[in-house]
Amino acid sequence: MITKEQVLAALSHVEDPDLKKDLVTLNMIKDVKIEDKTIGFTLELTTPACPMKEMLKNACTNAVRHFVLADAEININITSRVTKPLDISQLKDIKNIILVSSGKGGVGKSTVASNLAVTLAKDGAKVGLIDADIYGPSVPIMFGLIGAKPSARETEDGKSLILPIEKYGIKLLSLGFFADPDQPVPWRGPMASNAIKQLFNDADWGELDYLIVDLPPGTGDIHITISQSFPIAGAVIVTTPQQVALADTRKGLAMFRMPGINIPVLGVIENMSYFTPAELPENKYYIFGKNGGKELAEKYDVPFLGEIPLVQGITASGDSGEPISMENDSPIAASFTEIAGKIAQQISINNVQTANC
Ligand SMILES: Nc1ncnc2c1ncn2[C@@H]1O[C@H](COP(=O)(O)OP(=O)(O)OP(=O)(O)O)[C@@H](O)[C@H]1O
Repeated sequence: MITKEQVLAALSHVEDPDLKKDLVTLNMIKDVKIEDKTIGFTLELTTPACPMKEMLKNACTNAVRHFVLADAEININITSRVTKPLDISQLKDIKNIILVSSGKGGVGKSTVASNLAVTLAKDGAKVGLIDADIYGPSVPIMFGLIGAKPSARETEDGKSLILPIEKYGIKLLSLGFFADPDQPVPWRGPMASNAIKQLFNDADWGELDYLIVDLPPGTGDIHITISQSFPIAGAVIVTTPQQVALADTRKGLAMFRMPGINIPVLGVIENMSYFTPAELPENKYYIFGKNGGKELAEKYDVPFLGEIPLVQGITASGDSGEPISMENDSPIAASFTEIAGKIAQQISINNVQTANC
């Protein structure tokens, strides 16, 4: 008769290539059940966006067939429990805060932040999105929520909590929900910093695996406030291939590495990398130059997370209140799936490394 110990021993030969330990030591194998030749168990990943899901599943199947029974029937149930960094202070139900930044305005930072949120939520993660762009909050437009006003609820101890607005399974708060759309520069200095802090501290976020923050472009007070007030899992930097954008991006990268800020840079995303006409889907035209983002990532020794093509549909879908990655079969959704997977993977690696320190 096959025993649970035999199955676990077999699975202890399977190593998670990112976390560099075997699945049993990592406590990722649960609920082993054996009935004759049928072996079932749960594989608990560190993120539902794990790009190595299929690879790990195949490795588990091979290990059990090799070490236990060659003709075993194997049923693997894949779940996930997102890990978090050790220091989570007051925001104890929010596991990982991800900053989306850019050195320059208009490079597609809000488009990337919104589509990453949609992609992670589609994978099954609990996701929140804060639009902290004091200059031009775009989440209300991108999610079809212009004019929306979040309501509030009282806690038992009399505190008032803002209720994020939920759309496409994502909990959203934007500075734009609290400002008059015709007011030219609504948020300045300390008022902006306080408003941002409230979006984190005084909102009823519930449990979140990932809270994505769409930062204002450049480097400024808001970046410092957020970086110093909350535990940040990491920052991603969005750039276009042009040199000007790249020069500003370098400043952004350097800021996250300053002492006193010191936030892990999860990587660089290159947006508007190339244009592919719908009628010639195999052709890629690198209008703004090629490989700029990749070279920048190499130079600063941070991961390159991927390229997003220039596509006509993005602006239309952004304006119509439905981020483009809601369309499952679009090539751009595939770019976002790959990038979101790499970000979630990078965070899991960092979290396991800090837990081991
Ligand atoms: N890959 C893309 N293909 C085509 N259009 C894009 C792409 N990415 C973004 N855009 C468009 O470029 C414009 C700027 O994008 P977005 O608002 O996301 O940039 P941003 O960096 O957040 O700007 P801001 O300076 O306002 O913070 C929008 O109209 C958006 O729809």
